Amino acid sequence: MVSASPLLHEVLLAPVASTPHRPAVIEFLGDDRLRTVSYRELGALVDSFAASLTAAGLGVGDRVVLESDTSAAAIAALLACSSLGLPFVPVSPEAPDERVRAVVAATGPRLYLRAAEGFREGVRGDFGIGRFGQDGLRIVREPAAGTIRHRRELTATDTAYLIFTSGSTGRPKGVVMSHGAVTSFYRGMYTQRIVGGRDRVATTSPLQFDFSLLDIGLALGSGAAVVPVPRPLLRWPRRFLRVLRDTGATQVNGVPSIWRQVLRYEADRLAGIDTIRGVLFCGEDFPLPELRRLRAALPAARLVNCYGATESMACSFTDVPDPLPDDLERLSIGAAHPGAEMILVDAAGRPFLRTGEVGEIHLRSPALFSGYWDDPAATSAALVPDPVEPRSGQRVLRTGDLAYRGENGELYFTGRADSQVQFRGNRVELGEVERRLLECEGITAATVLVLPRPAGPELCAFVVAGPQAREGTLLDGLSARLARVLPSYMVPGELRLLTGLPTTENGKVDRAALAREAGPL
Ligand SMILES: Nc1ncnc2c1ncn2[C@@H]1O[C@H](COS(=O)(=O)NC(=O)C[C@H](N)c2cccc(Br)c2)[C@@H](O)[C@H]1O
Repeated sequence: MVSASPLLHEVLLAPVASTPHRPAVIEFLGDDRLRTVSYRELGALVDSFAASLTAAGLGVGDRVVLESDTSAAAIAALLACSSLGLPFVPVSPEAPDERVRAVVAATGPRLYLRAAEGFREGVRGDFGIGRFGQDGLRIVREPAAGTIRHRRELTATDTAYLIFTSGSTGRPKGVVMSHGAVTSFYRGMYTQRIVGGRDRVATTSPLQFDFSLLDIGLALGSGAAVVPVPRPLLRWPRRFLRVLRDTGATQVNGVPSIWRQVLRYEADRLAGIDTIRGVLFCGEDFPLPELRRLRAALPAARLVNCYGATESMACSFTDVPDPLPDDLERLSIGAAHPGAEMILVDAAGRPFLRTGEVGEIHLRSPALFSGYWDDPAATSAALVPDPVEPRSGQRVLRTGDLAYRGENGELYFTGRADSQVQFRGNRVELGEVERRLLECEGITAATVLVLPRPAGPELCAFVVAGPQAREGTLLDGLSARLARVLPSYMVPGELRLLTGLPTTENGKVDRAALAREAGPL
């Protein structure tokens, strides 16, 4: 059933021909109201939007900024762009003006498409402005005259989208993904048989995060339905679960943090939603105490740990062991999906390390990004010569992630190379300190930072307690317990108990916000 085409819209719209009546998108409108858009209706919306974009004079390669959350209309808009060879650049309605200004300045879009009324006052440019919704796409400000592009048809190497990653350091980088890269990732993902035509895939990531594009591709390429979870409801466990129940979601995808408050306050209500048969998570480690609670609430569900970087969408899908062994130290990230390969390379650049030896993950894959938009230096730092055969001209992605190989070849992620810090003359893997904190009774989430203090840098731990923990005494003795399993220089000098961890727009733990909150004592 999966289309062999290298073009994004042809893969995702294949069910229009084969199962036109099946639901493609099921929108939660609140108060028990749902809106279902069939594949036939989605296809018609794509054609209507594409006609408006063509009439506006846009040509292959013209960028289109797409400001919207995930919805049937937003999916139609990105597929319409895809069908015309217009690279779409998704940004969140939640994104601050200065971030949108940076994206617009970097990409020089011909058109700025919004789902919502009004416009961002702080974002100027000669781009056209369009508004789209269920009833069509309207150009409200004509785009400036564009350069003539003598292009006729699309190829696999044409750009499908640009995703700007906040990047752990420095200015946002535009990850350029071609049609061929995205569809070869999708084909690797479809081999995992995560969903079928009768599934309903709840998506919780913002459209600017490529995890949402995984969800949309997973659903539409499988003939299943996309269920966008309204982002404001994610903060209210009962409302989030209400959406899952009312829409009949069978698959729930999202970063680990979407489960934090649900598991803390509404684990029983989650357990009552028996339509959920799969959960896929990615982006960062899922704290094991919380994962155990998720498994307890959904014992029959298939839990998949998806590892990867935006520069290749993702690269591995690994089933969480069932049962989760009591002494499990960390989840495996398995092996790359068929068609890709993760290679470990040591500090000297030598590949294929011995079992247990930590190296940096290098990814060989047809799903690699084309490069960072307008940033050849950053591109050549990420797409490096193949460590196995440097003379071949072949490039692989240097991920910046550290891992070791287990007994039967599966990989274990141990942290980012840049989260290894030199602390009081010693190399400290912050993830290791976090992992030890999670082994302490009552702690369900932990983040450790090195923060400046008058007496010098200090290891600061921010922990979240489980619902049953006696918060008053939780921190007592915690340092003593850590001192039994960690060298003294790795025992945090500061411990703070929080009711939750701040997250970035993409849902990951927001370390910068913690550092600001912790501020100088
Ligand atoms: N499963 C894990 N366990 C632990 N650490 C993870 C996992 N997945 C990532 N990471 C970390 O996140 C980094 C990358 O960050 S990113 O570029 O913002 N992209 C992401 O997070 C999301 C990533 N594109 C992705 C993942 C799955 C599906 C899709 Br579609 C997209 C990786 O280099 C890792 O350091």
